[in-house]
Amino acid sequence: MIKRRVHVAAAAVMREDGRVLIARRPATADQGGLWEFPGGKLAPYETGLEALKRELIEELGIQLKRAQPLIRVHHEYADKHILLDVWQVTAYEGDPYGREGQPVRWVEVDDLPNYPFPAANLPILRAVALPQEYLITAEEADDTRFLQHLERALEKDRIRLVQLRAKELDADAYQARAEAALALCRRHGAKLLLNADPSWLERVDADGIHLTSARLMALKQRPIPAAKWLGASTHDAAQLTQAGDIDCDFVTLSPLAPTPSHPDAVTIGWHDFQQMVETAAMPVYALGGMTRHHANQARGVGAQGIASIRDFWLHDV
Ligand SMILES: Nc1nc2c([nH]c(=O)n2[C@@H]2O[C@H](COP(=O)(O)OP(=O)(O)OP(=O)(O)O)[C@@H](O)[C@H]2O)c(=O)[nH]1
Ligand SMILES: [Mg+2]
Repeated sequence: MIKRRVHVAAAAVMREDGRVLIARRPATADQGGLWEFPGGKLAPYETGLEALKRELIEELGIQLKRAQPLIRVHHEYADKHILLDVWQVTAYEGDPYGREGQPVRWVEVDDLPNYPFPAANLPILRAVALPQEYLITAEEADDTRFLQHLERALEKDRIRLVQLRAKELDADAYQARAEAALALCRRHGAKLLLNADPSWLERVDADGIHLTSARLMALKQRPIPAAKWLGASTHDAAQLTQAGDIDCDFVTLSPLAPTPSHPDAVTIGWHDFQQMVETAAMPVYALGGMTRHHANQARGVGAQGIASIRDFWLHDV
């Protein structure tokens, strides 16, 4: 049987308080009774954005004013291959309501896992809950200076996702730093992931683990519960596939571009990066030579956003 290919545009409509709008599919529809992001199939000759505009009028009675690509998800259902082309909608006119009689609800992004969605939606739920910027901490021997840098990034840059990478510290020093960093992140509503063996979550109750590519490749299954975040560093297609197989929530893919620290490294480049992201089963942060100025370009090629040490860390504090 040749499967139908279905291209769908869908919207994560975001409110200023950070809540996202979801709708329930009619009981009689395909995937009836499940929650979804409003949207629908592209009509012939429509672009994704044109379809999105039309569907938001038809289904919610709102006029789209600003949207950014969020994630593209390919999923094989038994009867069809579906491409969900998901946009983050941050400005619109009108007051959304279920124009086709469907229930709609504004929910906290961290509450999304409590709603039943179609199987294809898992990467979307992750993308909606993750920020556009991912800070990786730099090496820093001095704890006070470390915390000053982190606090600056949380306050001034409004960073909400942090990876504690401190390969220079021994276990006791790492634990002390992780506890201090966690307290600071909690005060700012940011999540802290430990770049460490997954068993570290038993010592420090951080928000999750970031796997090195070596740890990633050595695993047979997801090492931590679904309630914790699992990120991984990837550099090629095999590692991206493995990250999908062990159910990582997101990955970094690097090096995209040259960095001052590795000027001669072989880089992936934007073209190949886009191709690799298209096949990924989870949100992908662009890493390597990235600054906030690249965030829109990264979104444009399918990335969740950018990850960086340099851009968020190397300031005078
Ligand atoms: N809109 C939307 N569709 C989704 C999501 N997840 C998901 O698997 N789908 C699937 O994508 C397809 C979208 O079709 P749809 O029923 O919204 O299409 P439509 O608005 O054009 O409706 P119509 O064909 O009934 O007029 C369905 O097969 C649906 O199950 C989602 O989050 N939002
Ligand atoms: Mg629809």
